[in-house]
Amino acid sequence: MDLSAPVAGASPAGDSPATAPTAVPAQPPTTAAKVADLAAREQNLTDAAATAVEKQHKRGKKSARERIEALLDPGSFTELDAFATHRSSNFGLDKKRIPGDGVVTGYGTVDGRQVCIYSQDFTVFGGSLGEVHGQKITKVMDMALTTGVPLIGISDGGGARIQEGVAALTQFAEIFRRNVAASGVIPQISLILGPSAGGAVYSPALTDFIVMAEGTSNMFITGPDVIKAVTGEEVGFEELGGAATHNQRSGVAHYQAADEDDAVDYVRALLSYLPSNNLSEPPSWPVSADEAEAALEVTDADRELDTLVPDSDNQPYDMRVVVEHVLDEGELLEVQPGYAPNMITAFGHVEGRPVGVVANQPQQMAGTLDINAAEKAARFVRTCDAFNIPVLTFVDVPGFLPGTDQEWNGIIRRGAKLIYAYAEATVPLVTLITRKAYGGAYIVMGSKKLGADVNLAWPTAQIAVMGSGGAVNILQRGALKKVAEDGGDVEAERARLVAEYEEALVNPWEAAERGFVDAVITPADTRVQVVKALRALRTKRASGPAKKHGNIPL
Ligand SMILES: CC(=O)SCCNC(=O)CCNC(=O)[C@H](O)C(C)(C)COP(=O)(O)OP(=O)(O)OC[C@H]1O[C@@H](n2cnc3c(N)ncnc32)[C@H](O)[C@@H]1OP(=O)(O)O
Repeated sequence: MDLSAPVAGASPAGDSPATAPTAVPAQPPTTAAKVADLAAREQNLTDAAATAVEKQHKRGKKSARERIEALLDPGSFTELDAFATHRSSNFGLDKKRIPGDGVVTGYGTVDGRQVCIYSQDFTVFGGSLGEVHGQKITKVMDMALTTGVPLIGISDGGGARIQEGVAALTQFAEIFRRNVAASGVIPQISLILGPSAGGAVYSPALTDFIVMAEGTSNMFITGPDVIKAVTGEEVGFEELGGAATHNQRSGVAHYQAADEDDAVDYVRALLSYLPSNNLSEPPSWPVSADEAEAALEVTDADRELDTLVPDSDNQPYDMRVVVEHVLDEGELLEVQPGYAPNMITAFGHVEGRPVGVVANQPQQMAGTLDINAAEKAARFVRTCDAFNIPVLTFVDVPGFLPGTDQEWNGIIRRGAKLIYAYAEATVPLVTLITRKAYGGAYIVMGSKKLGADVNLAWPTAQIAVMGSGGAVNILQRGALKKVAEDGGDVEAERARLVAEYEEALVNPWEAAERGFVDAVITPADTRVQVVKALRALRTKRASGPAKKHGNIPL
């Protein structure tokens, strides 16, 4: 066997092998020679092929290893299967056996916490997934699942390796099966930093979070050429499946990073809110006795909330301000900020412990609930519930968005997901109604009887079946008609009836009398009440009836 090359037929391409392999002594006869042989083989692996890395840089991308280095703590990465290579001889592949087979896999730490990771190498067969490439990924997935640590997958590849046929395709099935087994057990985060085409998109789609970088990431089932051939439609890669498309239009992705560094920062931030697995608690920082005492005092900043809600019902305000007043340091990490902005979903901390925030945003579409907002919030609530993160819900919702577009696109089926998510959640749920909470939207947004543990309302809350205008039109149609027929002042009568309805029903008091809100609080008290509620709920235990699994409307 000729050992002058690290692997028979190895190609100099790729992030793994060296452009000029270091000479390896032939047939090492002694222990010393064998150790030297190993060193030489390792040298060949780590000497990244300068031209290949340069190629990635020219595309505005980092190499597979550079990405791992950027994400993990310095020096923490341990590589697995660095010598693995494919066994195929189709279409001359036997002449190109590249150590690593186009994916770097292994484990390391992020902020000192263990994670498993894989990173596709576009410079080797376009990062395409062959049999061995897939086996490397499933091995590291198995390790993540059995050790209970987050899995981070970095995609940069052309999907199934065409030359390897069904042997490549089945590896995707192996990966998907593991994505599903790991779902709700360990956090799974996908970083798309190049193409992710065809069936390859479905592994990221099965994970908890997808992060894409502007300009270099693409996700699509069928590419522009196939679309043009089949439908005649002309569309570019970026418009079809770029970061903006999937963060603002399709809702497939959760963060649109400006570049790779921004994407990596977001993933590290996400991990800081998530536990290693479903049986452990998310990371938190200790709060001293003095800080705990101070947390119960209303501050000047808290009092700013007393004047936030405008006197006019139709005037919007920024719900983010309320959220920021409740969270530690006013800091939140938004998830899907570019999609369905009428709903805010975010992570933050209260007393050093992670919480998930779901909030209507009156500044966008008056905070109405539509299909996209409902699905965005439902997914987020389920993510929090899977990973033991309490959910804080902030409600100012005039109702579901009316219209044939919504009805025909299935708002009944898709809005039901949010009900399902809240009703099955067993983590602490705290809900605050700041203003409107009308009809079905009131019920859906973490209402008491849907399962929320603590429900608070500001005195400005309006909890009713519908707003006063609509209610008077329906209830008093006959009375108003009669006034008109009698030649009376219809508008004056309407105003009187509206005032009567508002006095009777458009307030928090009906709900408070029946215990559907636990307390009506001054806005300034909000943070203190949330702190107290979350402290009280730390020991919450809840479980539903035994079942194989539920049947969430999909
Ligand atoms: C289950 C499934 O995954 S089905 C999906 C199957 N995959 C696909 O349909 C995608 C096929 N690939 C492509 O469309 C394009 O290569 C893209 C969009 C991914 C990237 O395009 P570009 O940036 O222009 O790169 P380019 O096409 O030159 O590919 C780079 C190299 O990777 C190779 N490559 C890309 N995709 C694959 C693949 N699926 N299998 C084998 N090799 C591939 C290319 O042949 C090329 O090799 P070369 O450098 O030796 O010429």
